[in-house]
Amino acid sequence: MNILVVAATIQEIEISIPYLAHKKIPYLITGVGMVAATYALAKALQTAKVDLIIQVGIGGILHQSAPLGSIYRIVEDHIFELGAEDHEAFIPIEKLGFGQSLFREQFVLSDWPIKHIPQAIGITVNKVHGQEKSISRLRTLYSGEVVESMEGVSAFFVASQEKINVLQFRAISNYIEPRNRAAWQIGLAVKNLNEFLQELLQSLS
Ligand SMILES: O=C(O)c1cccc(C(=O)CC[C@H]2O[C@@H](n3cnc4c(=O)[nH]cnc43)[C@H](O)[C@@H]2O)c1
Repeated sequence: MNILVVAATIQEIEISIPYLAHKKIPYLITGVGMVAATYALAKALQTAKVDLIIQVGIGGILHQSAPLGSIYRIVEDHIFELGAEDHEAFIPIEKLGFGQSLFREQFVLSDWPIKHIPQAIGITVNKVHGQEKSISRLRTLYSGEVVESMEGVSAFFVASQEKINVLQFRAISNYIEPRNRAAWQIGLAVKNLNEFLQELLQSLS
């Protein structure tokens, strides 16, 4: 199986590069944001034969029940706020009749390791939530575990277009809360993400 590991920044998977090189598993650094990620991934797939995209990265979580550093498997991801404002209301792109904002994981794995990983819904944003008003609104929109990133949906979208398997995992670096950058634990999240990634790749090879 040809696997492509995808991350937004080199810092997120740097620890695993010797492992990836040893296993001859290619990786792609897309840049931050859904536009950059979509372009980079679509371009890479023009020349590489890929059976499974594994997108990994850090992210923020809405509910503070999970400890920072936890790993989540993102089973569906939404292009957040793709649609139109209608005064106080919001009309999603689906209702406007112009497309789709929700894309899903694509892969069947019967065994460990992903069975034991908690699942979450992903939202992909252009603007990281950081003020109480918009976060309160987010809470009214989603009741379950929600993990926010700036690229997640790109891998699901490109994979759906190309009919390729895709998985996404996020290590929680921060809570979605009024901006509190000092509380982010990027180092812990990156460490846990890479341990998990290597374990996952080990189990797939
Ligand atoms: O300092 C900031 O305000 C800031 C805002 C967004 C991202 C960063 C980064 O340093 C990391 C870039 C990377 O991290 C993902 N990420 C991490 N936490 C979140 C979040 O709460 N909401 C959205 N994205 C997040 C993101 O996918 C970026 O690729 C710093």
